[in-house]
Parts: sequence; structure tokens; C-alpha cells
Amino acid sequence: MHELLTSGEMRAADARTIAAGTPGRVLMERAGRAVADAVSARHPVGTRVLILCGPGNNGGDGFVAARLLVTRGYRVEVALLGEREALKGDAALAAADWKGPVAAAAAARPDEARIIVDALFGAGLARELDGAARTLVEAVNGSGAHVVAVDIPSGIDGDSGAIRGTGVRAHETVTFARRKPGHLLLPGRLHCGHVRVADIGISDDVIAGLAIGTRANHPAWWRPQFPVPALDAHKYRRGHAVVISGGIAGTGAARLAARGALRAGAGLVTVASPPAALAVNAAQLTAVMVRPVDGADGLAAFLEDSRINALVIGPAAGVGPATRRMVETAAGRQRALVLDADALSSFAGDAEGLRGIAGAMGRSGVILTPHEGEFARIFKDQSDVVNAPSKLERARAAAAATGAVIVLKGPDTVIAAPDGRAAINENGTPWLATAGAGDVLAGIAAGLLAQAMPPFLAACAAVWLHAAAGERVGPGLIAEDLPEALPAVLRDLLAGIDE
Ligand SMILES: NC(=O)C1=CN([C@@H]2O[C@H](COP(=O)(O)OP(=O)(O)OC[C@H]3O[C@@H](n4cnc5c(N)ncnc54)[C@H](OP(=O)(O)O)[C@@H]3O)[C@@H](O)[C@H]2O)[C@@H](O)CC1
Ligand SMILES: Nc1ncnc2c1ncn2[C@@H]1O[C@H](COP(=O)(O)OP(=O)(O)O)[C@@H](O)[C@H]1O
Ligand SMILES: [K+]
Repeated sequence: MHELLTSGEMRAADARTIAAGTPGRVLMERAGRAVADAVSARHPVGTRVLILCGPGNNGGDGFVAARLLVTRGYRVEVALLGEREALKGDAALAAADWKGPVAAAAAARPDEARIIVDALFGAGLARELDGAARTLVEAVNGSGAHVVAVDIPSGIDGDSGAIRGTGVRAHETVTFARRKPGHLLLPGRLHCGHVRVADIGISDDVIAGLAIGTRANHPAWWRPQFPVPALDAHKYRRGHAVVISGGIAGTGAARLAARGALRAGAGLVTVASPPAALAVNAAQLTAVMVRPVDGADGLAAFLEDSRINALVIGPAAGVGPATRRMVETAAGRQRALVLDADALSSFAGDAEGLRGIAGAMGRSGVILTPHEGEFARIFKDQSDVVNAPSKLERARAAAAATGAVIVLKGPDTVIAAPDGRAAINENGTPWLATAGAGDVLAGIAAGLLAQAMPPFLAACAAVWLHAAAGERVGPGLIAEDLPEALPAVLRDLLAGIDE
């Protein structure tokens, strides 16, 4: 149920369902009924409902909802954007079954409605809203009415979450079969309100047949590969993660990451510290170990210990050739890598260099965890990446370009694998927007890599756990809280509560 369908994939699902014997008009009837159900679930019979229908099948769903709501006792007004004679196919049939008056869109009075059903544009949105459509959407947004969007708020691009000109701000959205990327990606998510998925008879087999590559990030699909210590576990079987510390004035970030790795279950975690910062790190660490490691040569010597199997490089590491050499040293020794912060900025404009790193890794994976600023820095010369049509597609293009798993962070973090799989995260809280939160995420990811979780799934799990920890702490959250919130999050996860 966590697949996210593009408009093209939804059309394919629709076509296959119709080919298997369910007429399109039946699908539309079920879609319209789900919208009517959403209205009648929350509003008493007799309430005035304005239904705004557009020129395509989204409008058709609106006509069905109008007919059903009248039979249930609601006071329904319908306004149509476009000409009734121009309606085609199932939408024309649904309009013909509506026996009430149809006003022109220009005559609609959204400000007088208690409830507005937005059935203007859905999956067929093809360009920016302008003219009468734009005026109508702005009137809806200024109305104060409770707005129920059909499929997706009109003006929001279902594939990218972008606002095309202007977009309806809905309180609820009723979509069909599965959600669409635009329900999760910003700014679309902010326009959708509560999203409900209605079953209109598109089967799980039809969806499975489409081999959907994008999902909402959810434990259900990575939980089976989440590392859980066996009864006879000992610490070396749970992996040894290492975090490279910055210099004497920049050690805290590494310690945050290290604590995240330890709480995520790595058996041992060591902070590899420049000798000058050793005392500072040692004074602050207990369960996490600390070792003096001097530059790339020191790291090479340290990595003679073959039990070290995952590294975090980047938090407060410093931008420049010294950090790059550390990355190259670790990659050459094929340890799983999480590159964050300064390690990413050390590859500004050099996605090719990161491709070399991923290429050197063999089967061990590399996870890159850029925020938007770092992402723009790395890929500034890759127009296919920076100009991809959505955050989802930018992350996917970046993964393909580098051969690394990309975690493109933010309120709608996207995790993408080089093979095209991608997930959009939806748990979390804006309280995570605090210094050091990203360092903890990098550490959690390394902790999971150390336990041999496959890199894409480790990245997805890390993002989810980090966000869940953030939700659990909530107001007042500081980065130090995140690792400490993990035991409770993990307990629920492993008990299956979140599935
Ligand atoms: N697939 C399924 O399984 C099911 C789908 N269902 C429903 O169908 C919906 C998709 O229907 P759809 O494909 O007819 O497209 P829709 O969103 O109505 O818009 C197309 C119309 O809008 C117009 N138009 C576009 N942009 C515009 C703009 N900026 N400004 C002005 N006009 C613009 C465009 O005009 P044109 O580009 O042709 O000039 C065309 O006339 C889907 O969201 C769901 O609600 C359900 O019934 C259940 C089964
Ligand atoms: N508004 C938000 N909602 C949810 N998560 C957020 C939000 N803002 C930031 N985050 C998350 O917080 C973390 C911040 O990381 P980052 O930008 O690297 O900050 P820092 O470098 O200070 O640690 C990321 O995991 C990001 O996804
Ligand atoms: K709509």
C-alpha cells in the first residue's frame, strides 16, 4: 500500500483495470462515491456543498459526488469550468446523470459555501493555471469553506508536488488506489490536508504488475531486513562503526554521529580523532571509544583492523583535500561509508569524483546525506540532476550519476538508490530543524551499515528512525536527544506497533 504512483502509472493502472473488465465509468462512480462519503462523514445532511467541476475526468468525479450527495439530502450546487458540451467520455456520462443545474464557473460563489469539493483538475493537470481557473482557485482559498480535493488539490502537480501557477489549499484530499508523489513532496503536501486513499477496484495485482519504483518510506518494507541481534550475539558480530572527528574546535558533530551509530545497534563505535583533539573527545566519551588518527595515513593504518566495517566522514571534518583523502582512503579499503556535511562540500562541482568513490567500494555501499545546499554544491555542473523536475527526480538522478545512495534531506527527505528505487519520508517534525540533527542521522545510517543492512534499506530505516525519534521528543528537541530517544522508537518498531 506504500507505492506512490505517477500520473502515467495511474493511467496505466486505470487502463489495465478497464481492460480486465471494469468499465471506466464504474471506476469514476466509485471515485465520486468516495468523495461523497468524505463529505457526508463530517458534515450533517442539509449542509450546502459547492462542487467545482473541471473539463476532464476529475470533473466527472465531481458530477458523481454531486448526484450522490443530493440523494443523501445535501444542498448541492455545481459549477463547471468550461463548456458542458465539451465534456468527453466518462465525464460526459457522469454529467448527463446529474439532473440539477450547472452554473458557469464565473458565477460560482465560493465565499458563500460551507463545503467546497474541488474537482477542477487532477492527474491531467497539464500547464500553469491562469485566467478563470486561477481566479476560481484563489476564490476557493479565500473562502473560509471546508475544502475537499478530488485526487489532488487543483494546481498541484501529482508527480512533483509543485504548484502550477496557483493551488487549492484543501483540508482533505480523497485520492484513488494509491497516493501520488505530490501528496508527500513539498509544497504539495502542505496543500493536501488529510489524505485518504479510496479503493476504487484497482487490484493489488495490477499495481504489482507496474513494478512501481517509488514508495512512501515505511517500516513495512525494510523491517524484514532490519538487524536484530541473535541470541548468541557478541559485539563484534554487530559491526564496528568509526566516525572521523574534526579538529579541536569541531568535535561535537562526530560525537553526535557516534552516539547515533551506537544507539542504532553497532556493536562498537569509535571516534577517530586528530591527536590534537584527543583529550577533548576523550573527556566527553564513555561507551563510544576514541582513538588518535592523524589524517589519511593515520586512517589507512587504523583500517588495518578489518573488523571496522562502516565509517562516517564529514561532520565538522573541514572542507578540502585532507577530507577528500580520508574519503578516498576509506573507499579504497572498501568500508561502507556515510558521507555528510564537509565531506560532501569537499566534492563541490565534482559528482564524478563521488562516482569514483562509489565505484571503488565494491559491494560495500556509500550513502550521501546532503541537505539542499550541499546537494546544489555537488551537482552544480550536472544540469540533468539540478534541473530534474522534482526533488524525487533530482535525488534519483543524483543516485544514478554517482552510484551512491542519496538521502536528500529536508521536511520531505527523499532516499534514492542508483538502481532507480526511491522513497519519500513522511514522518518527522519541524523540531528536527536544529543544529546537529543531521550528524545524528549520518551516525544512525552508519550504525545500520555496520550491521550489514543493505545500503538503500539502511538509509531508509535511518531516516525513518531519526524522524520517529524527533517526533517522540518534539518541542524543545536538541540533537543530543535523538540518540537517547532511539531505544523507545526501536522497541515499538520491533514490536510491530508501527506496521
Ligand atoms: N485514472 C484513473 O484510474 C481514474 C481517474 N479518475 C479521475 O480522473 C482524473 C484524471 O482525469 P483527466 O485525465 O481527464 O484529467 P483532469 O485532471 O480532469 O484534467 C484534464 C482536463 O483539464 C484541462 N487542463 C489541464 N491543465 C489545465 C490548466 N492548467 N488550465 C486549464 N485547463 C487545464 C485539460 O485540458 P487540455 O489540456 O486538454 O486542454 C483537460 O480538459 C483523476 O485525477 C481522477 O480524479 C477517476 O475517475 C477514477 C479513475
Ligand atoms: N521541517 C522539517 N521537518 C522534518 N525534518 C526536518 C525539517 N527540517 C530539517 N529536518 C531534518 O533535520 C535534519 C537536519 O540536518 P542538516 O540540515 O544536516 O542539519 P545539521 O547540519 O545542523 O545537522 C535532516 O535530517 C532533515 O531532514
Ligand atoms: K482536484
